[in-house]
Amino acid sequence: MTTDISDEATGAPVSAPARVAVLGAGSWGTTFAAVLADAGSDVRLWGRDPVVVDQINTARRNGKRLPGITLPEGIAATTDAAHALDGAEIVVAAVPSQTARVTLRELRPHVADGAVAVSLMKGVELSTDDRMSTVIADALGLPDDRIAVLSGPNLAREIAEHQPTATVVSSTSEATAARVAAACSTSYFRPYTNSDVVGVELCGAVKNVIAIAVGMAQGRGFGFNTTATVITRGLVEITRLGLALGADARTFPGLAGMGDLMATCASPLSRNHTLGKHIGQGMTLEEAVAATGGTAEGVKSCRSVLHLARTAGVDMPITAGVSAVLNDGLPVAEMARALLSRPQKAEGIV
Ligand SMILES: NC(=O)c1ccc[n+]([C@@H]2O[C@H](COP(=O)([O-])OP(=O)(O)OC[C@H]3O[C@@H](n4cnc5c(N)ncnc54)[C@H](O)[C@@H]3O)[C@@H](O)[C@H]2O)c1
Ligand SMILES: O=P(O)(O)OC[C@H](O)CO
Repeated sequence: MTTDISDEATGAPVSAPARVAVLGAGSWGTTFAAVLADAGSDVRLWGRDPVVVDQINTARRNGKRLPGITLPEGIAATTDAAHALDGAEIVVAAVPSQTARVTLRELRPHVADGAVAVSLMKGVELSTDDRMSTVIADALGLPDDRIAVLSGPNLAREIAEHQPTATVVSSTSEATAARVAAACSTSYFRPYTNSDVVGVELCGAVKNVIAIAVGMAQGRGFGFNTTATVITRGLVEITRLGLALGADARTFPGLAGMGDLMATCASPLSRNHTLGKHIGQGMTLEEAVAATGGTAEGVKSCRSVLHLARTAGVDMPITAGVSAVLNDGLPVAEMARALLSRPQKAEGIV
């Protein structure tokens, strides 16, 4: 089955693929599989948990990650990765960032020739400081022009409920971005394309760290002024790092930048925000991780992002504060004190 959509940029027709494999049956993998199915694709969803896979196939539900949501018929879930990948023209990776390299390397022999890979993941690898598109390129042996990343204000549950939102599909190849965008375009999910892969990925990874900081502030009982301050200065940190690493300045006020930052910092559906709030209320990291459930990427990515920043000579005080609280036991009150007692400076943008 194909869907013909005219690409605005090139005028060329873009065909939604007949077959897509989604790797990872968590909140976002399952939800994005539903978006793809609603867009007309034939979707195979690979999950490790046979109970989850069986429930998706027999009851059209993923009660573990998306309770109360009915999934479309067009998703076939499987625990057999080779079956999921057989003939897939688009391979979507939706596993936790820190596990992506090992998982994808194992699956590489099953990826079809000519397939395009899409990252839904919002993290930076700890051991290498690599962004997920680099991890995919290494693990699957794909050239950059066959890799796309998708990122934006995309809280899975809202999308699973068909609440309208938009996103960015970014690739160095305009054709690849357009192809992926066509495959996931629905009446409630609107993809835009761009070519700033570095900027889009950094925005997605760092906003999780900033959302933890906002959660910490709210957990301490602070209100909207503090929230707005952390979001705004957080965007400055993201911009500073991105520009130092070659990103396009236009990405930061866009959907993958400010858009996602606002959604993640504002919503109790965000695992990063929720985890930060638990920490601000006095839980240990272990307790907060257990109480949050699901993957809060910022917990690990705060360290790799900070390492990237230090290597590039970029100042990221909020990220450093989050890392010090989570990894070095700095009390949240001390983090706030340290941020507020930094030397005075002109605002500027970076
Ligand atoms: N949930 C959202 O709203 C959302 C939105 C946008 C982006 N993301 C990003 O998508 C990625 C996945 O997040 P999620 O929300 O689906 O997480 P999740 O915690 O809900 O699910 C993760 C899935 O990965 C599987 N998994 C865990 N370890 C694995 C391993 N070693 N090998 C293979 N599979 C493994 C788990 O079984 C689970 O099915 C993250 O990078 C996240 O930042 C999430
Ligand atoms: O639940 P979080 O904190 O991983 O955030 C989900 C998405 O990234 C929001 O766009």
